[in-house]
Amino acid sequence: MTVAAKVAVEGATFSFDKCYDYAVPDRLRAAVCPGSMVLVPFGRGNARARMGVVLAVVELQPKKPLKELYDTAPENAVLTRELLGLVQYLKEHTFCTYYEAVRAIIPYGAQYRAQQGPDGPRLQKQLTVRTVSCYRRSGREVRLTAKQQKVAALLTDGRTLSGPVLCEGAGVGRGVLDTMVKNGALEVEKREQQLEVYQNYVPALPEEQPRLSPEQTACCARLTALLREDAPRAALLYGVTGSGKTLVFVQLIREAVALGRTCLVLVPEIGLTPQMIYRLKAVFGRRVAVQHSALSNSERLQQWQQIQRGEADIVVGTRSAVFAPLDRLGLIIIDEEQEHTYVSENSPRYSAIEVAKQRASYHKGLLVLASATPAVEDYYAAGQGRCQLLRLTRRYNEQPLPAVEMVDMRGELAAGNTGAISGRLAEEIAKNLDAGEQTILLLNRRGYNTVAVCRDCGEALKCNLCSVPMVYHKKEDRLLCHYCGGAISPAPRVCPACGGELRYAGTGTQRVEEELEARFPKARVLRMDMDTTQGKNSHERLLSAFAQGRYDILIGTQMVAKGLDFARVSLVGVLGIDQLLFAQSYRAFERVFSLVTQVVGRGGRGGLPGRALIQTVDPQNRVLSLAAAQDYEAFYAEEIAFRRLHLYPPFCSLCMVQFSGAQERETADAARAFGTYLKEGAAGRGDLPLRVLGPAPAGVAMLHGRYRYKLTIKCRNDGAFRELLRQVQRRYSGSPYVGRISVSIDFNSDSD
Ligand SMILES: Nc1ncnc2c1ncn2[C@@H]1O[C@H](COP(=O)(O)OP(=O)(O)OP(=O)(O)O)[C@@H](O)[C@H]1O
Ligand SMILES: [Zn+2]
Repeated sequence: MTVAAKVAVEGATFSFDKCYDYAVPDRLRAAVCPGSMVLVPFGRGNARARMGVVLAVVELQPKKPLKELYDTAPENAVLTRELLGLVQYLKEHTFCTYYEAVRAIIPYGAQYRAQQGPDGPRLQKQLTVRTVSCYRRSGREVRLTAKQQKVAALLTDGRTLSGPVLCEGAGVGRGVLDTMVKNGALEVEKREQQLEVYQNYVPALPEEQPRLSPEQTACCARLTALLREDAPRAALLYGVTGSGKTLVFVQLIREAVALGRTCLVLVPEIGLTPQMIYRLKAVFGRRVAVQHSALSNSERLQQWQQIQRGEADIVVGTRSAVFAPLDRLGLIIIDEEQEHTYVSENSPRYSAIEVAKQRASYHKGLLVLASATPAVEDYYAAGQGRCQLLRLTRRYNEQPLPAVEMVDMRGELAAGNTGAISGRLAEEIAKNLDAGEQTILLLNRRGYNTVAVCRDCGEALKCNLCSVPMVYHKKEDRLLCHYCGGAISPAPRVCPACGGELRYAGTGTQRVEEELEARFPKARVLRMDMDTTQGKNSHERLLSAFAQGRYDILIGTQMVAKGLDFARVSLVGVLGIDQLLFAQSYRAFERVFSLVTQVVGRGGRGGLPGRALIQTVDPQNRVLSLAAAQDYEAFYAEEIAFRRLHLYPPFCSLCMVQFSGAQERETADAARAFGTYLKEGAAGRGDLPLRVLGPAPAGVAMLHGRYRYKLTIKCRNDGAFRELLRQVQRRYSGSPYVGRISVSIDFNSDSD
């Protein structure tokens, strides 16, 4: 008998993604277990060493001798049984390869790569935690020079500081420290560099515990009861904007921690992490760790290891944090649960909410979804009794929700206003400036002009790799493709197709910023969009500057619309919302409703009453009117009726199969063939109800120079359907299209 490891190897394609057997050599016997990261010989003549993950260790009688594992990573890179289970889950539900799943679960920094050692290929850590020299006074009396005295002055009260901090603080070079170590004035030791993230925080809440409102108290009591049940539980916390959901979270986390359980809190985007971290750190201090993609690799690794070692029992982060290696996970909170950012757009195309459900069920924990505008599917599930529904119907201080007014933009042009800001909105902004109150403006389009159209041929200038109009960015004087990043600089004056004159039109955030500065020269305007938040910690910097009152007006894209809590914002303006109503998605209305309700809810959260203006050319529009009334229940009732009638989730699952290739004809043919395989596979099977729509060109018909087609399948996403899909994929991999037309499967896509 041979001890063998069943290994899923990196770089496999979906159809060849299976387990390979390897013999475990004696020297690795003790270290290799299910979940181990290993290095294996792969391919003919073992041409390359590849990474893999051990799915099982077995004893078997091989027909021919097995290849041997080269190496295994140390224990702290082993996937726990639970996380290994998630690898299987992701493979089964999102149609990724094993290794893609592994990569999603273990952050880059914790992974290993192959390196040639003296006895063959070995595993090498990709990133090591850096150490840094730290100094403190020795207590010995030594005569010090003037420079040395400056150093010593920084190290009073037994303090220890790192070399770089000391040198900068005292204005001296490294040599001074070295001399002081030699002459015995200082002691030095190597320490793991503490990458303290979010250390410069100011407690946002008063020290004493806030008194919860009766509604909040009732909510906490019910959730705490669920938490204590020691069984998988799910709840939907539907609380109007500014109702104090965060305070309920804090209380619930206290309870969970007291029960010896760990907690995970997810927010939908990086911009919302600082606020959540500060609020939680104010209460729980260093027990809070962070996981999101804006951390550097070493920061991310360090935080990850802290969680793994059990030094942090509360984790805050964005989507990928759902895989944080927490043990005894008792509580998972997903804030703004309606946001589509919880769905990954690359393989594995998972939904963090679905993964959270798996984890809650594994750990017998409580999953809390929270929002002022819950996803229609989740509100429906609550109505069906599949999760508990809790409500916060009022703001905690009985402050009313903001008063909303529609501004009819059809009149503006006639009145001679060609700008993006209506006369009414300008009036209110002026009032706010006089009163020293703050304003938030939402426009969900970055750039200056959003299109360049030829006056002669009428064509909009498009990216030559993607079928989307290019956006004018004024500061750099260039046209930019927001899909592939391609640029034309300087921005052309004439149409590349016919030589006609180009007219730049459409309004993005940069243009509104300029308009505000021209109209209100004294106002301090802050713009927040993807272009101003590229730098490290930029969200945090800009938001805290706004919170401290260093700006009067915040203009931004959807990133300013939700979750933020500023006491001095009393006016909200919504610009350019009409276009979003026509987006190609069955969720378009839901999106607009949520976006508008959320941004309106940023106003009037402190003591000041809030008001909001929505600019539209269609003031009677149903969705906008309901959003203006902030009437979620009414919106939900209409939306769920629509979904039922036209068969959309939650009444079916939508599976989108995307095809992309260099030739348009061939791409469409591949999609058609796939559709045929599907229909043939399902024919005559009552257990496989499905409707195949398409093939049709994708919403963005060309991306990065590749044509895109899609099949939309209305189905029941169960084991039988997924098995059918796998069969179809196997059949496809024997077709002439394989390798030329790539296929991806997405159960969370929201276009149709
Ligand atoms: N019981 C309370 N005592 C004191 N302040 C409270 C209380 N409840 C809520 N607040 C304050 O009200 C504001 C809004 O609370 P919070 O940010 O938690 O709302 P939310 O429900 O998350 O809203 P949104 O969904 O709009 O983000 C915060 O500044 C919070 O500190
Ligand atoms: Zn492009």
